[in-house]
Parts: sequence; C-alpha cells; structure tokens
Amino acid sequence: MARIDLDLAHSYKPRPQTDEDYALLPLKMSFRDGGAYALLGPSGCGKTTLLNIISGLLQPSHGSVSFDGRDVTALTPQERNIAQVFQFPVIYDTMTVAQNLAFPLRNRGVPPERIRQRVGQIAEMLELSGQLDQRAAGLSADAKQKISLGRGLVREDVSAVLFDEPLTVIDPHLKWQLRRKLKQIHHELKLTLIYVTHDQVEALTFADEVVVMTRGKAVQVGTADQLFERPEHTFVGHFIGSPGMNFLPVRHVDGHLEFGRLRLAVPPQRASALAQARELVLGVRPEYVRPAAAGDLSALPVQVRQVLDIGTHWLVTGQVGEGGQAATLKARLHPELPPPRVGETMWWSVVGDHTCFYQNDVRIA
Ligand SMILES: Nc1ncnc2c1ncn2[C@@H]1O[C@H](COP(=O)(O)OP(=O)(O)OP(=O)(O)O)[C@@H](O)[C@H]1O
Repeated sequence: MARIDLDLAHSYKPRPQTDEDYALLPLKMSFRDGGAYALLGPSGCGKTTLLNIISGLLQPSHGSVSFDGRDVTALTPQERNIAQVFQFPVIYDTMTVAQNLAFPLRNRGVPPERIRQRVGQIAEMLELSGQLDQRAAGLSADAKQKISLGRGLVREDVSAVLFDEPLTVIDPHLKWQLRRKLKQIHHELKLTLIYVTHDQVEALTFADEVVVMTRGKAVQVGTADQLFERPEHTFVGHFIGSPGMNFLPVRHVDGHLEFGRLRLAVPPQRASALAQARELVLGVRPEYVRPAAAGDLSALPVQVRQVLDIGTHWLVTGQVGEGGQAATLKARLHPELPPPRVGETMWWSVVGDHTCFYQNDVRIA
C-alpha cells in the first residue's frame, strides 16, 4: 500500500492557453495509505482523467505523481503496482471463478498454498464461494463483475486498487449490497482504494473521504459530514444532498443582510468573518430551513408553490421576493407539521448555525 501525492495539471491539447483547455486544472492532493476515497462529479469533470493519471495509463502534461515520496510519473501501471477494476467485467470466460481470482497471484509467483487461502478469503467476502468451480462463461453479468472486483482486490502487495464506476452493470438491488460489502472489505483488507463515480450515494457510502470535482477542479475533499455541513464551494452544496443547498444572493449592509427589500440579521458569531464582505451568497440546506414567526429576524416571507409528501417529510418549494429579485427556496418540513397550502405565505428561518456564506463560490463563513 502507498500514500499517493499528486501535484499536477493535465491538458489533452498540445499547447493549452486558457482554463478551458485543461481537463484537470492545477491540483495538489494526497491520498492516505490505506484510505478509501471516491472521486465524485458530473460527467466530463475529469474523474477518469485523474484516475488514469494515478494508475499510470496516462501521463500528466504538467507536474508529478509520487507513491510514498517516490516520483512514479514516468512508470507504467505494472511498475506502479496498481490494480484496476473497470465498468465492465474483465475476466477469462474459459476459466473457472477460482482460476480467474487466482490469476493475478499466479502471475506474480505467489506460492500455491497462499493463493488457495487468499482466493478462498476473497470469494467468501464477495459471496462467490459456492461458484468457485464454475466456468465464468455461464455466469450472470453481476457475478462476472464480482469476479472482476475480486481480481482487483486479491493481491496483497498492490500500491492501490482503482475502481472506475465498477457497479454500472450491477442490478440496483445488488448494487446496494455490494457497496456495503466493498466498505466492509476495505476495513478488513486495509487497501488504498480510489473509486470513481457520479453517484453521490455510492461515493458517500463507500468512501471515508470524497473528492468532489467540477470542471477539472477538485473543489473539496471531505467526509460525508463535512460535505453536507460545510460545503467549501457552492458546487458541493448544490451537488451533495437531495435536493441540494438553497442559495440566495444577499448584500451585507450596516451589520445586516439585505435580499432586495427584505432584511435578515447577521448572526453575532459570524459578524467578524463577514465584516469585510458586501456581496455574498447565503447557503442553507433544505433540512435546516425552519418555519418561523412573521417578522423573525432570521427569516424571510416565502410564498408556497409546491408541496410534496415524501413520506419522511414534506418537501416544500417556495418563492421569496418578487420580479427580477425572486428566488426559489426548498424546505424539508417535519411530517408531523400540518402541510402548508399552495399559495399561502410562510416565514422560513434561513439564518442559523448551519447557514454558510460564500464569495465567488468559496465559503467564507
Ligand atoms: N483522450 C481524450 N482526448 C481529449 N479529450 C479528452 C480525452 N479524454 C477525456 N477528454 C476530455 O477531458 C474532460 C474530462 O474527461 P473525463 O473522461 O476525465 O471526465 P469524467 O468525469 O470521467 O466523465 P465521465 O463520467 O463521463 O467518464 C472532458 O472534457 C473530456 O471531453
């Protein structure tokens, strides 16, 4: 296992000029030895590019990759000792499940007795023990992908195991089980795992830390709790959560906040952090929006536009302000509260301990 340090940028173009020419903007980041990480972001944000640079399938156009302090930028995946699992199964159909799992070990001259033990251990973890003697050809797509996962995890001497959307072909029900299984396997095997996905649930259940990416930038590396409670970038607030964070542009004037003609008090504990800021974006998650009394200084009047019964809560969409100043807010309201009526005006508290403030998309308080 290895600690992985990146200090690089990547452009697929020979002479990059602007930020748009880069698939990865300059980034500096470390992956702890034995950590479980997810690279999370929408299509085209640079996840696969980053994964391929870590594995050695791709050389960064700028900068370096180090494993345990050793520069490996020019080394191949084999020389870096990386195992990779791709979206689609990579297995030998003519071999049995056991032979497939043993293959990476046999290739490296691991003694037969150790191979037998390790294949048994991995098969048990992935619930493949009953199929060890079956030929891979006859198995379902799910089972074949489990073999691929097993082949990725079977070696004990790898620097890291990289997964590129490995559960894409898996049936949704089994997907849930396998995600949990991978987490459990990580605890047992203590491998450095890096997992690419565009699915936040997948990332947050699997990883200790999630790297959130957008447009070639890693905007935050954090635990599920950090990404939810303190998004460092508006993109993280928007991308994590369902629905994502509410954002309101506000002006900081004379110790209070203005949204159009509406006013909010600045919480005393935020006053110093906001002292120099004028144009701000207030961010509050729907989970932390609370009904409040009319005129409450932490609240705004909101006209209810839609009420959905989500079972565990009411998901309410409302409009605050009017005309060009209007903004949409969402709140998850407690199921035991009476459901709001469409068209009614409620006061929603949006400023509290969980509220974040942003300038140029970056959190300042
Ligand atoms: N071989 C390539 N040559 C040129 N441009 C590429 C190449 N591979 C990727 N890109 C571009 O680099 C950017 C990042 O792509 P990348 O595949 O890393 O994103 P991703 O987040 O993995 O997306 P997806 O989830 O769709 O796989 C995109 O703009 C993509 O078009």
